[in-house]
Amino acid sequence: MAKDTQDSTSLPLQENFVHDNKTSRAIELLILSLLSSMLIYRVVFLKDQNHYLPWLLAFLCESWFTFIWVLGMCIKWNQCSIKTYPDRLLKRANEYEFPMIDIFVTTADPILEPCIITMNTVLSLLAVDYPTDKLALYLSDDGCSPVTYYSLVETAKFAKLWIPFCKTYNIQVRAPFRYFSSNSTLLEDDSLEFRHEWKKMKNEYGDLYKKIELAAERPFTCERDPDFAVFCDVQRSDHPAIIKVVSENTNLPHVIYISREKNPKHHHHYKAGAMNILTRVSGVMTNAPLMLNVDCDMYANNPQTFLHALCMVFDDKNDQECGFFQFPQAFYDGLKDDPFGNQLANFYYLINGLSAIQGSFYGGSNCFHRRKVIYGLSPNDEIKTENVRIEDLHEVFGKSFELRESAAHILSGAKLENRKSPSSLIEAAIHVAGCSYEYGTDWGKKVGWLYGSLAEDILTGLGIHGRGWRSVVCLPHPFAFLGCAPSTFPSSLAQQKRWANGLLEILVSDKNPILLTIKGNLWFRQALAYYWICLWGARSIPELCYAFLPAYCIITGSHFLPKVNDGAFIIAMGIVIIYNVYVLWECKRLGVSLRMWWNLQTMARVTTLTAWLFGFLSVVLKLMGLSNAAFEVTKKEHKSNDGDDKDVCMFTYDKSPIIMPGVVVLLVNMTALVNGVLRLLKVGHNEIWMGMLGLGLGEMLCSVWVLLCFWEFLKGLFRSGIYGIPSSTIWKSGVLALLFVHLCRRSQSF
Ligand SMILES: O=c1ccn([C@@H]2O[C@H](COP(=O)(O)OP(=O)(O)O[C@H]3O[C@H](CO)[C@@H](O)[C@H](O)[C@H]3O)[C@@H](O)[C@H]2O)c(=O)[nH]1
Ligand SMILES: [Mn+2]
Repeated sequence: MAKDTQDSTSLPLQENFVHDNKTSRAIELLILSLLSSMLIYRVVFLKDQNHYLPWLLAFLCESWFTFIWVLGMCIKWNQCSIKTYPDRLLKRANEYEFPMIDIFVTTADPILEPCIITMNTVLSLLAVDYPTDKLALYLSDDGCSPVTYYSLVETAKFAKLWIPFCKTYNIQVRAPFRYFSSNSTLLEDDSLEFRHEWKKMKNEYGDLYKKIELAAERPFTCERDPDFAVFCDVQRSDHPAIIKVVSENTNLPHVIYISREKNPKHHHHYKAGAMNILTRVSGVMTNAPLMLNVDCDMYANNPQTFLHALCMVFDDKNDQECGFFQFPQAFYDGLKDDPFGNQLANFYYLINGLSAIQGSFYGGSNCFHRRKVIYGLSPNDEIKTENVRIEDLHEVFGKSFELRESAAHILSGAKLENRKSPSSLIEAAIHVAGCSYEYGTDWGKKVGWLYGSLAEDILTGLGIHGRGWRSVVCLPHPFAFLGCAPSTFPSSLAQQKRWANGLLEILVSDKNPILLTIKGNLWFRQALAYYWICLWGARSIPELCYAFLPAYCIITGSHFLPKVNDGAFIIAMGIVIIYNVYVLWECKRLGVSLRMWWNLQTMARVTTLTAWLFGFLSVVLKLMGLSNAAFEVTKKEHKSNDGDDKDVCMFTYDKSPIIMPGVVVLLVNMTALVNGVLRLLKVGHNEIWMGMLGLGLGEMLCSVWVLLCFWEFLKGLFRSGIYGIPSSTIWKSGVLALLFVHLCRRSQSF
């Protein structure tokens, strides 16, 4: 009742909800105490062991697992989330008070990232519920492709029909390929007028689709149109900057195409480089105080997303503003039960945990940044207009006068005056899009997206948290953005490898979380959270070791686990059982199926021993100065959703060595199990139980567990074609496995 009488303008735009987390904490503490008991037990009984090696290795690995467990507990200890109220915002604020927002979309390759996907993302963003004259959309094309530019021009034409259609009929999904997908049809009670418009729109979109597909199919002839002449004879890695204003001053947001200058002599820093060009070009052209960045495959799924973001921007819950506002990733057309374990379903608890510390990580996409934060300001910096001297900004922002002038406005928080139209600023924009512009400036070091890691997102977010900013994450219903998860096993591995590599690079950079806590303003618990994620690649080493241990013990007749008749066996079993039931319970609460839980569990092991291990190794190679990994763009697939296709969920393999460690682990454990079973057969019937005890039931069970985790690989050994592991990989892995078994036998004699 009280609420109704309350003045609607005084209601908060966002509310924070603290979730009860007592049960989880109790279980996590229980697991921690079991892990600690195990470690103590190992220390106490070390002297009783015949074989020190496995015992010691197990102790080291388990210490590591305990450490990671503690980090995870620290993140998840407090749980909270926020809810935003766009309707209250609309009552409270007038549209003309809304800030301008610059939208950045990045694409890098028209083949791996089909234009039609990118253009749907663009359309969904152009059509959001927000005043169109307050928006500018910048598309960065690292592929320097005339097809992408052509598609954008055609898309802007279609947008002039699409935006009014969406807004008039309040369409919910504003990416046409989803809206017109097979399961959306007209309803009985739709008005005649709507039916007519719907059909018209569907046809128009069909035409756009055909145009884009046709343009992508054959070689593009740039000569016939002067507008495309700049694309003649350009190479994607060596060309001048191309900036084109596709649309301005119409009832459409500004639409601008950018292909930054590239030259093989200059490092382009992949996505981080592209983001910095976008920041500078938009700084010169529109200079909005808020910037949203979206990967080319992440379409806006909720038209109110920008209003949700404004709720967070206008009504920061703390006495201090937030640096960035993240919407979590979700995926469309995700494969059933997540066979490759890459849909991040179980990240929910981590996100809510981070919300109770300094705020969620920056995930690289679907995130609103304050421009002043990207420009390097700290929360308490107060800069007066009269104190900012444009000349002094030279070393930070570079030579361009237009950029420095606009940056001065942002830094001092001055109101924006009437600006020139984007097309009159193309020359200035081309200047800041040059590949040598950044030399001798702070771009990539203190300002903009930071260089030095393939996970530029986490690194940039860490830099922002390190200056003391908080961040927030918002989970509206329906999901704000939906994107593509890698849809094949090899592409999923490539992505995981890049992440593991990039994350570990952060720890060896000067942005080490613990240093930022000591010297900067990163919260201690947030630093622990950053360690948890940045150590992904490093986890592969103890896990690899632990996957070999049971096999080693069976082959050599030694032990790394307590024997069945030993009381401590209960501890080991307790850890395994309680942990798995706990994760299952966590998944169940999120509505995740049993099958998906199993896939997540086993794929976590597979990914760690393959992709993360390679990510780890490539950081080692980089440290030794031997090689530097490149950003491999993930392939985006535009699937037609005609029923569930069983084949797409099947594992496919290529010749890449990345799966080899997994195959070796599998072969070694298979050998050990055969070995163990043969030995059991030799002992008499009445001694079988004694035999089991002698062999070590724990070790046998562990080996079976490894086998179950690598079950898909086991099937791959016997399949042919793309569904089978290539025979060359099997042979090489077989040799390595034999070598391992041989070494085990040798070490037995010590
Ligand atoms: O040289 C490059 C390479 C990539 N991209 C763009 O970067 C985005 C992300 O690339 P993608 O291959 O889709 O990588 P994902 O693994 O799916 O991306 C996740 O991980 C990246 C860091 O590894 C983050 O940058 C992303 O935002 C995050 O979604 C795409 O829009 C690309 O077009 C560029 O613009 N230039
Ligand atoms: Mn992606």
